[in-house]
Amino acid sequence: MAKVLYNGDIQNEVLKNKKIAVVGYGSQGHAHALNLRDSGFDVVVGQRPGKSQVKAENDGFTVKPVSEAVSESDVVMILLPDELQTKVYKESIEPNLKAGNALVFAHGFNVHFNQIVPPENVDVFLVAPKGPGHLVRRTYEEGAGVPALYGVYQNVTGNAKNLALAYAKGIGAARAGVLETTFQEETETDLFGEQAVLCGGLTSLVKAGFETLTNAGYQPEVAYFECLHEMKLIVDLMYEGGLENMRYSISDTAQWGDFVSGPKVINDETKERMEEILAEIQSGEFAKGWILENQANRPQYNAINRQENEHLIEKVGRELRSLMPFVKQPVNEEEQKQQKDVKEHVTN
Ligand SMILES: NC(=O)C1=CN([C@@H]2O[C@H](COP(=O)(O)OP(=O)(O)OC[C@H]3O[C@@H](n4cnc5c(N)ncnc54)[C@H](OP(=O)(O)O)[C@@H]3O)[C@@H](O)[C@H]2O)C=CC1
Ligand SMILES: CC[C@](O)(C(C)=O)C(=O)O
Ligand SMILES: [Mg+2]
Ligand SMILES: [Mg+2]
Repeated sequence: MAKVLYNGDIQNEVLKNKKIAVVGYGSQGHAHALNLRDSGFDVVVGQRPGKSQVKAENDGFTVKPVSEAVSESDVVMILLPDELQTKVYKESIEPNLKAGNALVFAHGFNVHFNQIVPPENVDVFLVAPKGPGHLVRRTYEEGAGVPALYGVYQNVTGNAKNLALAYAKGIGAARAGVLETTFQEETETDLFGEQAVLCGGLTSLVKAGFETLTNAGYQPEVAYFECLHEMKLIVDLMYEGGLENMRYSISDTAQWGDFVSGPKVINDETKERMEEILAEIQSGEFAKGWILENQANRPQYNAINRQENEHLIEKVGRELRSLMPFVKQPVNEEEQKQQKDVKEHVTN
């Protein structure tokens, strides 16, 4: 069994006298900055002017241009979108790093695929939460946490591992479990998980079920409740107690259907596709495609995104959710409202 570390296993004094620059105040950035500050650490946010800068200021942070935040800090956590990191790193981060600083990532993509080559005189490690940033914050506020992986790429000061663990504890990850990895393992498993299971696999499964029912003439609202809304309720039971706990709560009829029909949907052919996806990640082919797609200003990404947002399941879902006030407001609407409040506050 791998060694999983929890709060009691980790000393965080090593980070207490350091200044931490959180560069980027998006999904992960806002969560790390707020959780670290609430854990008693000294945080400055590095942000370009714009909506995230306003949000960080509204949350009470000192916000500086990335170059300034980096030059006054000891630990620099890069929480910019993966596809923008190389440019910002070259222009504003690398020139301002000092010997003995720590350069930190939440995902190994750019280091593993050689888009960022760190200088030899700094510590380099990752602390990669295994969950969306908004949940890193929400669970922290609830007294819980999202697990994280840590991995050391370069240990110049001799302190890299302790700093990584202290950082992980600071964002609340050690409440749930912190596990050692490498940049290669984190990058490849994270990309695989999001493509084949958590995001790509799940959205394709949900849409395929919805389309099968609606094409057969069933009501879209029924198909939405069956294939999307109930997914969360089923997954919650798995989160709490694994497959066994979910199967304990469902009917025996459902469990028999699970046993005999599940393997017809996800079968050996699906596993072969998964292996192909993993091989493209390992060879760097996926990374190359994503880098080129960004260099071309995302023609495919934007077209597919538009199409997906217009899918019937999304239209029906928006209407049904508007009639379920207990369903939490989506994080993007929540953030838009906060920005509006900030603007109104500034103009009044
Ligand atoms: N999203 C997640 O839950 C997870 C993400 N990660 C990793 O965390 C990292 C950050 O991802 P994520 O949180 O999704 O990123 P987001 O897209 O949510 O946020 C990016 C932030 O960077 C800011 N930004 C963009 N360009 C610049 C720039 N030129 N200068 C300064 N700030 C800029 C944006 O601000 P603006 O408003 O100005 O655009 C925004 O605040 C990535 O490495 C990702 O792989 C790891 C685990 C989970
Ligand atoms: C599952 C997607 C993810 O890897 C994450 C939230 O962990 C990401 O890159 O956003
Ligand atoms: Mg992930
Ligand atoms: Mg990811």
